[in-house]
Amino acid sequence: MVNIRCFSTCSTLRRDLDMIKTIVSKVKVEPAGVSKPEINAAASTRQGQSVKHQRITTRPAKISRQQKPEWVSLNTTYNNYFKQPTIQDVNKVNQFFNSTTVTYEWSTNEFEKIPSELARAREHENVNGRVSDKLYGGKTKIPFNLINELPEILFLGRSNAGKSSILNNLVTEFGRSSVVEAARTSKRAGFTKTLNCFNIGNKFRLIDSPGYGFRSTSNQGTVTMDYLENRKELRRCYVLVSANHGFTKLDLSVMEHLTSLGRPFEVIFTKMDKIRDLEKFKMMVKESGIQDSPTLPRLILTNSVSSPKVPKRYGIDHLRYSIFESCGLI
Ligand SMILES: Nc1nc2c(ncn2[C@@H]2O[C@H](COP(=O)(O)OP(=O)(O)OP(=O)(O)O)[C@@H](O)[C@H]2O)c(=O)[nH]1
Ligand SMILES: [Mg+2]
Repeated sequence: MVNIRCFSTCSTLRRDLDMIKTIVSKVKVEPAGVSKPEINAAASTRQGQSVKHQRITTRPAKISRQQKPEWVSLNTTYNNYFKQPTIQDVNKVNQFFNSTTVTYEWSTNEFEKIPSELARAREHENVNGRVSDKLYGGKTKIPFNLINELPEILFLGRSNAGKSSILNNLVTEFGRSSVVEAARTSKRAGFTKTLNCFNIGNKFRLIDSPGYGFRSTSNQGTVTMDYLENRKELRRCYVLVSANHGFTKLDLSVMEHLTSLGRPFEVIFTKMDKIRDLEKFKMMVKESGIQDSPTLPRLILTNSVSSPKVPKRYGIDHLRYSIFESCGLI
């Protein structure tokens, strides 16, 4: 019985196997679970992806958001004579700038009209027994918040060097793709025509100045020079130089003048995102002799504008720290 049953089972099995073979030979083998149209759809998606991919790879290489441009490390290399900020310092400074209030206070093309200079002149008149009714602008008293003494930082530089942009960049949170428009900027050189003052969180003031050189006027030069020579609140000047142009004769004579006035200054290279040949840039810095200058300014490299090529703004934390240090806030 056992044998018969076994035979019968074996013959059934063989028959079944033969049947399966016949079926399989007639049916085209397709991947399990994928019907034809889906395969086509998937193939066309893959095709689309590869076209897209090809298109990306043929564009100029972009720097990913994580990958820093090579020049960023020069901010450390060029300034290793100075005390490097600790992580806590950097965090403290960034926290302040990212959340601070920026208040536009005044603009002037005459040094004597700066509110606190007006107040000083009035005080002087009072001391000398002359009548003063403490008027400001002919009508009101000078508001205290415009004359309280706060340290001041001045941005100097050629027209179009990026002075107004760096001020905006400073008070813009890192993550933001567009900068805060505290100071107005323009592609047109000679845009800022007066000294403009911004109160930063009631800790210090940033002063934007009209550019020297192209499209500047002698009146604009006079107000800046008067400010440099007489302003007692001025703590530090930053001379902005477009990295792609390098130092001009005017930049060099401004720095000489600052040295002769005993005004401490640092140099900011702006528009680093425009540098194609970093070795050429380094050569320009070396040949300028700035690193051998007796005043030994810091060299801060920045880009205030982000682009697909340089998707982040760099160098600004170095500038923020330097400002805090010069105002005695750290
Ligand atoms: N690519 C690039 N462009 C920048 C950078 N900084 C400023 N710019 C551009 O340069 C132009 C001039 O910038 P401003 O900040 O107005 O320059 P400024 O020194 O204040 O110029 P004036 O007020 O005319 O003296 C604007 O079009 C800015 O967008 C930068 O780091 N990279
Ligand atoms: Mg400007």
